Amino acid sequence: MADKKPHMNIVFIGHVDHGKSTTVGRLLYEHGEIDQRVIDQYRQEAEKLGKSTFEFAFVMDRLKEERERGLTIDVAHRKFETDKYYFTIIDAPGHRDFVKNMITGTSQADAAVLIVAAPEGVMEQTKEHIFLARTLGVPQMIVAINKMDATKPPYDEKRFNEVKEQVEKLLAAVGWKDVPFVPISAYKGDNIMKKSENMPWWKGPTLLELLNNLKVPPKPTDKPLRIPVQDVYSITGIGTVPVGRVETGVLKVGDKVTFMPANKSGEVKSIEMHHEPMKEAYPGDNIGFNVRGIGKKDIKRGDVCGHTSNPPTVAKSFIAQIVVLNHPSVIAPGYTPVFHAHTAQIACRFEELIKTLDPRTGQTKQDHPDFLKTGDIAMVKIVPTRPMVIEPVKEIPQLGRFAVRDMGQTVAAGQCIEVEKKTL
Ligand SMILES: Nc1nc2c(ncn2[C@@H]2O[C@H](COP(=O)(O)OP(=O)(O)OP(=O)(O)O)[C@@H](O)[C@H]2O)c(=O)[nH]1
Repeated sequence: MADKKPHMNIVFIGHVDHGKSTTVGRLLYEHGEIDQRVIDQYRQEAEKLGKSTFEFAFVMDRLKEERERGLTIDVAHRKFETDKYYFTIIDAPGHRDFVKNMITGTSQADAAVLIVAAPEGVMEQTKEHIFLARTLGVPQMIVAINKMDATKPPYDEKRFNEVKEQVEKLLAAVGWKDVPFVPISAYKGDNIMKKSENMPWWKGPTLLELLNNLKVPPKPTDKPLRIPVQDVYSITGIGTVPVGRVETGVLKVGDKVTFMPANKSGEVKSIEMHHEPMKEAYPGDNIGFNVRGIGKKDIKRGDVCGHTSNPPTVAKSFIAQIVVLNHPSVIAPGYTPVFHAHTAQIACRFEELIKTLDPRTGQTKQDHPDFLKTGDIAMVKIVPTRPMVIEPVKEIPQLGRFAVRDMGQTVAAGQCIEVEKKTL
């Protein structure tokens, strides 16, 4: 880790079968990131089958077969490294519940790569995912128009421009600006790592160049301090040590801090990261910090630490914008699933369905609908059944997003627009 390249979390989105897995597979394969044992095994199989040349396509087909048979895939790491960044891929093949992971902070995406197949063009999930990326606060996007080898005629510039125009309209409608495009064939490897000879008309960058052009997300040091508590330890000779990741702001030794909703305050005596003491901690740092004046039993996972002068907001209720991703029936007032926000998991009641929105325009579609169903975007009033910290996404985006889980899946995702504060 001598040269510390910045880290980027990227997520691949797009309509089913438009080629997310193939694009990810191609990137990992060309960066030498598919486990050598897997490649060796496949090479042997290819030879047995009398295939003289061993190709990427063979790897992908085998991975797909394994996935369909429900086997664990040994695309060992979902990571690759360019000369500029370390990339981690969220939602690599077989990894479905990225929405929850993105929201709860285990893997907030720094950028999304939207895959749209050129022959098919924009489809239902293309629209949905563009909106979702916006709602989840993904800050940057790249659009790869895939399967260029399969347009009629192949590698057709005209078809690329048609699909690009369709996608640009959707992006503009939800407020995405300056999103770069690239025509690719994940299957054949065109414009992924090197410029395609099949598309001499394309003068723009390759997918790899676009990935390298992404901007390092600025650290939110100017926001109020917020550290969601992951765990609390009691260490002999030291005292109470909460552990968590600094989401926003700066923590310094000597600071007076308050944990909410516990409403307990103390003073920071020491901070540690990777067993090294430090004087200050910044956004992204995973730290343990000793707080004098607080016992282990006083606070727990799901509490949030902030400065006593500007403590985390505890909600009596909040107004949220949500998108219903996957609900088997309908959501009606009174529905009380579990909300996952930062490290908290709290049952919350849908108190009021204020209105549904048109995803294209953001205009009201229906006031006070009787219920919400999969695909709906809505403004709702939510009441937590226990005290819960949540912040308006405009003020502290990192603490304003949530996933709604029920029956083992993410049924909705959203962001907090406005909080009615609870007085403690
Ligand atoms: N001709 C052509 N076919 C492609 C290309 N990329 C992917 N495909 C094919 O399209 C199909 C779907 O590709 P996947 O990568 O599994 O698509 P996906 O978007 O990950 O699909 P899900 O994971 O099911 O959502 C497969 O049969 C691929 O071989 C491409 O560049 N050209």
